[in-house]
Amino acid sequence: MRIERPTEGSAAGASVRHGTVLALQGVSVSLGPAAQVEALRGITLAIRAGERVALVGPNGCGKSTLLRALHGLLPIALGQRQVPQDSRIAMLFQRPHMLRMSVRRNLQLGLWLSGVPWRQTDARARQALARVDLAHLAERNGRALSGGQQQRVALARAWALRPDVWLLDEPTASLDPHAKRDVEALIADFGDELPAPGRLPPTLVFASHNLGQVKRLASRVIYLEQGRLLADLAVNDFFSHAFLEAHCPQAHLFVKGETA
Ligand SMILES: Nc1ncnc2c1ncn2[C@@H]1O[C@H](COP(=O)(O)OP(=O)(O)OP(=O)(O)O)[C@@H](O)[C@H]1O
Repeated sequence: MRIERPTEGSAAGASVRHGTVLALQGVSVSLGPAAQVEALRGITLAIRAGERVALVGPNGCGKSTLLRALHGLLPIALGQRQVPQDSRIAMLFQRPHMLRMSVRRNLQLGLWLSGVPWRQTDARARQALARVDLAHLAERNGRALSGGQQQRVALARAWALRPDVWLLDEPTASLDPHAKRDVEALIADFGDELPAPGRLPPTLVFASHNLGQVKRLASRVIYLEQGRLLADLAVNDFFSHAFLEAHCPQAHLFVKGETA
């Protein structure tokens, strides 16, 4: 395992449990020009290969920040992030960014920037577009696609690199119900893919405000409030009123409010 930012007093070089694809230990992150917003406070969690983890909680609780910290996109003020040396991590956002060029070129560029030789990018881009049923739009300008189509292209762009871990920040939040269903089905499908020889099963970590989607996609739910991890439960326990009320009254109130 590669251990990033070993902190004083921690066991630098310590290995995390076998099968763990991402781990945070006591991670705090502060944001803003003067680092005045404590967006994450003392987060400790380990995500194992093949898990489907939903991040839920009220607006501003830290879901996006946690995804970015898991990806390694944020400086961690305190604590450690641990990730296997050869791990391939993809991140998707609510609104994908398409360059003003053909869909195929958008994918080719993504592959090339990730180190794939240019001569291989065309075939791989076409294969990825076929995987998301968008082969017929390969020559269309990426910016001219609908939101749902753009999100499928973004999924194809990530899939083309065969990530081990998918980090998805409200991937269906800005889509209409039809596109939402398509994109959600694709995400579930990617989570079910058989790993290539020598790789671990794919892992999904996604932020969502849609508790129906959490029920459909997740095996485990992490509940955050004001940057703190208050509950980390199997999905059935999270949606059992009695269990949740006993283990995390704050999360129970949140679920009741969202489903009222
Ligand atoms: N660049 C920034 N500068 C200062 N504060 C920030 C910045 N980005 C986020 N924050 C603050 O950090 C906290 C966590 O934000 P974050 O976007 O992670 O929450 P979230 O749970 O994803 O919210 P939402 O559900 O609304 O998408 C919030 O208080 C937010 O206002």
